[in-house]
Amino acid sequence: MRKKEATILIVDDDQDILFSAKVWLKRFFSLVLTCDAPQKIRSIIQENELDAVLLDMNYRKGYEDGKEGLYWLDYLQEVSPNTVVILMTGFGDVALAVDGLKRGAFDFVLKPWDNDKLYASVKAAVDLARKNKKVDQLEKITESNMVSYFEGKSSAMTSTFNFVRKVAPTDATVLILGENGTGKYIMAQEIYSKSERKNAPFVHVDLGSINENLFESELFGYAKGAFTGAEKDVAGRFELADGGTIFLDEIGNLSLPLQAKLLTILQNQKVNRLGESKERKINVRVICATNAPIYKMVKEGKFRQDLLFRINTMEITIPPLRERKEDIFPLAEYLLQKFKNKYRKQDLIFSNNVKNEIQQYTWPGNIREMENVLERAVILADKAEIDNYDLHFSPIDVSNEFTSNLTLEEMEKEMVQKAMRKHHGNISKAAEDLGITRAALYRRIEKFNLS
Ligand SMILES: Nc1ncnc2c1ncn2[C@@H]1O[C@H](COP(=O)(O)OP(=O)(O)OP(=O)(O)O)[C@@H](O)[C@H]1O
Repeated sequence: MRKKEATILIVDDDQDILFSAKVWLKRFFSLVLTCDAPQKIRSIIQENELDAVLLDMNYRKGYEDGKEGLYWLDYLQEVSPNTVVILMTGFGDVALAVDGLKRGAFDFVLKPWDNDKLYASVKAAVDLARKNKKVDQLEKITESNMVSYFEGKSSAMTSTFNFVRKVAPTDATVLILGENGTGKYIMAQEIYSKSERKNAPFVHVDLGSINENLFESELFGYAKGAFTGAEKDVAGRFELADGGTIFLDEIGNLSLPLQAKLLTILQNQKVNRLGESKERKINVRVICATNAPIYKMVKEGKFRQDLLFRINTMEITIPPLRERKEDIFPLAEYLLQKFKNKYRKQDLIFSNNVKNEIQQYTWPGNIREMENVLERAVILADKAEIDNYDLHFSPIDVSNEFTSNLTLEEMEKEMVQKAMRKHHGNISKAAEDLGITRAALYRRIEKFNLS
C-alpha cells in the first residue's frame, strides 16, 4: 500500500505508547514524529507542517485532571490552526475528552486503542487538515462573524423577534431580561448586527465577573502611572466601543456604588481614564442584560431606579423554554443539525424515546443546557440513533426558584426521570433509589408516558 503524504506527531510521556503508535501509523503515513514531553511541541511545530497530532491528556504523575492536554490543545489551535488534534485518553476520562472536543479537538481515542480505529481516526484527521488548508481564510472570518441562531415559531418568540427588528436600527438603549441560557447574548448580537452600527465594534462586558476594584480601569481605562503596574496608557471598554455598541451583561450584579458610577457615564456620555483629568466624549449604543429580578431589586433598594430608567428605553424579555414548549423540539433539531455538521455525523437521528424525553423535560438551564446535553449526546452516540442513554441532563440545583414552583405531580415526574437517567434505564436500581417497588415505578413510567 502506498503511504499517504502526511506528517503526524504523537505526544505522550509513555515510551511504549510512542513506540507502538509510531510503528503502526508508519505503515500508512509518510512521516510519523514522536515526542515524550509536550513542551517540545513548540520547536517541532516550527520545523514541520503538522497535519495531525495525537495528544495525550496527562503528563505528570499526580496531575491527572487533563489540564495539560487541554492547554496544549489550545496552543496547537492557536499557532497552527490547520493542524487537526486527536486526544488520547484513559477510559475514565471520557468527560474530559468531551470537553476537549468542545474546545476544538477532532476526535479522541481511548487507550488501549484498537489499531483499525486509530488508523481511521488519523486518516480522517489528515483529510480534514488538507481541506482546512484549502479553505480561503477570508471565508472563515466572515463565517465566524455571522450570528446564527434559531428564531422559534412560538407566538412569544415571533413577537419578540418582530420587536427586535423594529428596535435594532434605532439608537435606543435596550434591556434584555431572561433566565440563564435563554439567549440574551445572542439577542444583543442580533440587535447589533441589524443596527446602523454593525460595522463598528461590539464590546461585551461581563459585569458579573469584573472585580469591584478593576471596574473603573476596565470600563474607563487608565493613564500611565495611574497606579502601580500601569505601565502605559490604556483605553477602557467604553472607549473601545466608541462609534459602536457596548453590551453590559449581568448588570443586576453591579453593586450600588458602581451603579452610581455607571449612571454618571451614561448620563454624560464622557469618560475619564483613571489618573487623567481630560474628559473623552464617547458615542456608544448601550445594550444591557440580566437574569436578576431587576424590578424587585429596585423595590428592595438594591438597584437604582434612575439607572434602570436610563437603560430600559426598550425592554425585551426572553421567555424560558418551558414557557414556549412548541419551540423545544424544533430547537433540538436545529441544534442536532449543528452538532451533526460539527462532528461529521450526518446520519444521526433522535430515537422516538429521546424525542419524547426532550419534549417532556423542563430545561431549567434553557438553550445553554440543551446545547450542552445535545452536543455531548452527538459526541457519545455510537449508533445512528441518539438514545435516552446518550442524554445526560445537567445536575440542577433543586432548590432553584423554578423547581419550587413545580406541582407535586411535576416533581414526581422529574424525580422518576432523574432516577431513570442516573441508572441508565435500569428499573430495579431506579426503583430502589426512589424507595418504591418495581411495579410502582412501572405504573409511574406509564402514567407519565416515559417509556
Ligand atoms: N436562539 C438561539 N438559537 C440557537 N442557539 C442559541 C439561541 N439562543 C441561545 N443560544 C445558545 O445558547 C447558549 C446560551 O446563550 P446566551 O449566552 O446568549 O444566553 P444568556 O441568556 O446570555 O445566558 P447567561 O444569562 O447565562 O449569560 C449559547 O451557547 C448560544 O449559542
